[in-house]
Amino acid sequence: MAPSITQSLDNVTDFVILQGNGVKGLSEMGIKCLPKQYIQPLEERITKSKIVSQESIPIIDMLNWDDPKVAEAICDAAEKWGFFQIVNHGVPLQVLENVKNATHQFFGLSAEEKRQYSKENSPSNNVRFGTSFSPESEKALEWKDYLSLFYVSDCEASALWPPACREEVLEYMKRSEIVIRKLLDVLMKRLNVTEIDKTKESFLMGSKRINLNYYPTCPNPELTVGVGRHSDVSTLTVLLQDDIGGLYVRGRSDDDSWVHVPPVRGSLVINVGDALQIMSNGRYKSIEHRVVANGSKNRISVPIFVNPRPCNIICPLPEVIANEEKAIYKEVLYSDYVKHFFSKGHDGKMTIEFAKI
Ligand SMILES: COc1cc(/C=C/C(=O)SCCNC(=O)CCNC(=O)[C@H](O)C(C)(C)COP(=O)(O)OP(=O)(O)OC[C@H]2O[C@@H](n3cnc4c(N)ncnc43)[C@H](O)[C@@H]2OP(=O)(O)O)ccc1O
Ligand SMILES: O=C(O)CCC(=O)C(=O)O
Ligand SMILES: [Fe+2]
Repeated sequence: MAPSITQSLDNVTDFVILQGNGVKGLSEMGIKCLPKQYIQPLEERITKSKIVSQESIPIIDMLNWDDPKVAEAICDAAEKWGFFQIVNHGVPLQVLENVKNATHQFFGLSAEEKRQYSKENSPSNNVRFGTSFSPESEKALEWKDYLSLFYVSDCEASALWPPACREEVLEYMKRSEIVIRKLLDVLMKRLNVTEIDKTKESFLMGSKRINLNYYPTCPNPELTVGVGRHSDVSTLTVLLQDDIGGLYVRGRSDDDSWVHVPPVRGSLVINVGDALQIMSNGRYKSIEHRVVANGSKNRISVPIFVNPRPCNIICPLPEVIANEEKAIYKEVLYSDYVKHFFSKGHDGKMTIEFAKI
């Protein structure tokens, strides 16, 4: 059966997407050869020579989060790296374990059960099971399945989110709220925003999307990617990863270098997204990152994307451009920005060009 499935894009799309098998289904068939649709151009593959092991993103202990040194470390990391890990952040380890187990539980469902949540069958646009990133517009597919949940209310989540994971996901979202607010408070202070009022709250954290990502074992991991080079379109992303590893962040030198984000038990990876880069007029950086495919292990990750509301018009904050600083980004409707992101394949830092003056 394998050769006929992997011969044409239509067949792969049918098996992977429409039938709900995902790349997990391909992986579990035991295929020995990567289907051609997943072969990435050479320049999009990560090779050992591009990986720098001398550098690493900061790990910040948030136990004494009101200590000015912690605030300084967070703002410095957001300016220099756009990426850091936090430990002692207050989200209980058990909540993190539960959401990882729930992710395995969801992807362990039968294809028939999962396809109820595909774009074609889902009862809502806010719940979507899919594969790759944007299969209709990508030149090569990515070796990843996902469940994407846009949070509207507990009531909607209870009615529409998959029972296999909804309680654990909701609990994780609730328990991470305090640390998200602390991070935004600290980051805003350096921008001379002393108070996050209701308007600012909407711009910074007015909507949330959580994705459950599943990267199954891949027959030829060196030929493809788990996720291609991209920056997130969020304000901040809070990412939980398991202990497999494979996330890389663009290095700080000008060449094509990449730095691994090693799994640290109990930690959360924080990264700045495009919306915060725009609102801070480029002071905080949304940095490109990518995920490799793995030849022997299944990997999961769970990002919470903290975003403006879709109806917000985002632009550099008045406090940032108060002192004659020139705005480098124009006003954009956030939902237009996100639609633009989803309308193309991953292309590194190109999305933000949409908002440049
Ligand atoms: C999937 O792999 C990924 C994902 C990411 C994500 C990184 C982020 O930073 S996500 C945070 C994005 N921000 C928000 O979701 C908040 C604002 N949301 C919105 O403005 C809207 O919900 C919307 C996303 C614009 C959708 O609005 P709606 O009016 O419902 O429009 P649609 O017609 O449903 O969608 C338009 C178009 O977008 C694509 N799409 C929608 N939702 C998703 C999704 N969850 N995942 C992937 N793609 C999605 C879809 O192609 C739609 O086009 P159609 O052809 O289906 O009509 C980072 C890295 C990854 O690998
Ligand atoms: O899986 C990961 O470690 C990162 C995934 C990611 O970058 C994303 O979903 O936006
Ligand atoms: Fe990302």
